[in-house]
Amino acid sequence: MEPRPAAPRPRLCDSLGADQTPSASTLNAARAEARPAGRRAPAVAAVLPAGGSGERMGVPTPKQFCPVLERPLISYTLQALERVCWIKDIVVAVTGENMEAMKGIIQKYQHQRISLVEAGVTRHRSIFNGLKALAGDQPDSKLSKPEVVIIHDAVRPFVEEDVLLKVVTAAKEYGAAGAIRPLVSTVISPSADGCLDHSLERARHRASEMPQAFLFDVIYEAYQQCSDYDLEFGTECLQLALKYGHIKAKLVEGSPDLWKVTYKRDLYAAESIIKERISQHICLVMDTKDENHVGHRLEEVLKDELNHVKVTSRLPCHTGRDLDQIMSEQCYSYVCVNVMTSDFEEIRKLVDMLEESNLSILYPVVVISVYFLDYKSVPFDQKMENLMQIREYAKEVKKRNILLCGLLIYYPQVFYPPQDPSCLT
Ligand SMILES: Nc1ccn([C@@H]2O[C@H](COP(=O)(O)OP(=O)(O)OP(=O)(O)O)[C@@H](O)[C@H]2O)c(=O)n1
Ligand SMILES: O=P(O)(O)OC[C@@H](O)[C@@H](O)[C@@H](O)CO
Repeated sequence: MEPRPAAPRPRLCDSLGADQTPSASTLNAARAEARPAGRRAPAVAAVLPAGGSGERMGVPTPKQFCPVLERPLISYTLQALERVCWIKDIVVAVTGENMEAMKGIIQKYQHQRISLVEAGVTRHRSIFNGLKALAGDQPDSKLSKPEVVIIHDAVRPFVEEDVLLKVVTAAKEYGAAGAIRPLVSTVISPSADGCLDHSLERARHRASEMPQAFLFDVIYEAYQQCSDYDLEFGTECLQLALKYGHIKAKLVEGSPDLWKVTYKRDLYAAESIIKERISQHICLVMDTKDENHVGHRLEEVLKDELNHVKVTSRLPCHTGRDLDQIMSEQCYSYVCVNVMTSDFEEIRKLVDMLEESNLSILYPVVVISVYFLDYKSVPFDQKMENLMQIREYAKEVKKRNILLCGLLIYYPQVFYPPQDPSCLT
């Protein structure tokens, strides 16, 4: 099949380097350009092979279900695809024995647009089963055939909308497209006796990654023609499109984060990346509107010390609007600075609103409650008794993925209101 007549190529491919995260306006412009005037956007679906056993991970649990920050790895990949509003269906291939576990994950993390199919004994067979579900071949299937289908490994959680848009746009034009990355190690070809036969020039070769995208008919027909050998031993969908559909896939430079979780070290790396991403914003919540509140000093110190982190502050959270705004910013780290109140009613209000926002369903939310107590005006034992209650409360809210801890700063009256934020850091 000849590539379709070149539609106007969206600027996204020209204006963004592989490692840049596009602004919403860039993505919107590319979305608009990928949809030539008067033409409807292509119906796009995704197939996620998730039926492997993860032998190289070396643990009993298949790696797609291994926990990262107490949440299964596959849930992060589903979340990444769900963030893309123009992917209408996400078909996940899992083994029969993991089907119930997968349904539980979908329910617990409130994943949407997910359909499950039985995995095959190889990755290609799992993908083929996903395509069959989309083809409408199955009588009870509620899925409609898409124009373009994305294929993405369930163990590649760090996929962003820009590369998905790039491969889909390219697949519409060329019939197939796939993300690639520079090789880290040189590829060599060993001889039969285990010695070097030759090596490939690294600069002229690339690693094939995911996501990949195809005109649905191209890849579905390729799978239907596949030999058993291909289905059993093949690892490259682009090759199937070439071999059976004579389609030379467009290769799209992907970002460094497209790697596949394969070994245990990859899980540690994934956890570090996720922790780094959710700690990019700290919100200080203060218990009074006093402009001299020590929380403002702390805000200045944090902004100086953590210049890569967004630090915001909010007035007392009795105004729901304030917290609604915080929730919309997807902030997962809160420091509540209490100089007047010593019970933790304010903390309860914040925790209740965090819960209502469902923020802690996907990621752990950290709340540090800082108390300043003037030891001349308050008998230590009386106040400590109050504050010790925070321990019990912390145990209770941890079940809801909210990590609460208290920091007590016992100071003499002379500092009040404590002006020296260094006592907070
Ligand atoms: N029969 C299979 C084998 C693999 N996969 C999926 O294909 C993706 C990439 O495959 P790979 O990294 O090889 O996963 P595993 O086969 O599980 O890993 P291993 O080879 O270490 O066992 C994974 O999401 C995996 O779950 C699949 O859907 N069905
Ligand atoms: O071979 P594995 O099953 O480990 O992983 C599949 C990979 O080969 C595949 O995801 C990319 O290389 C792109 O095709």
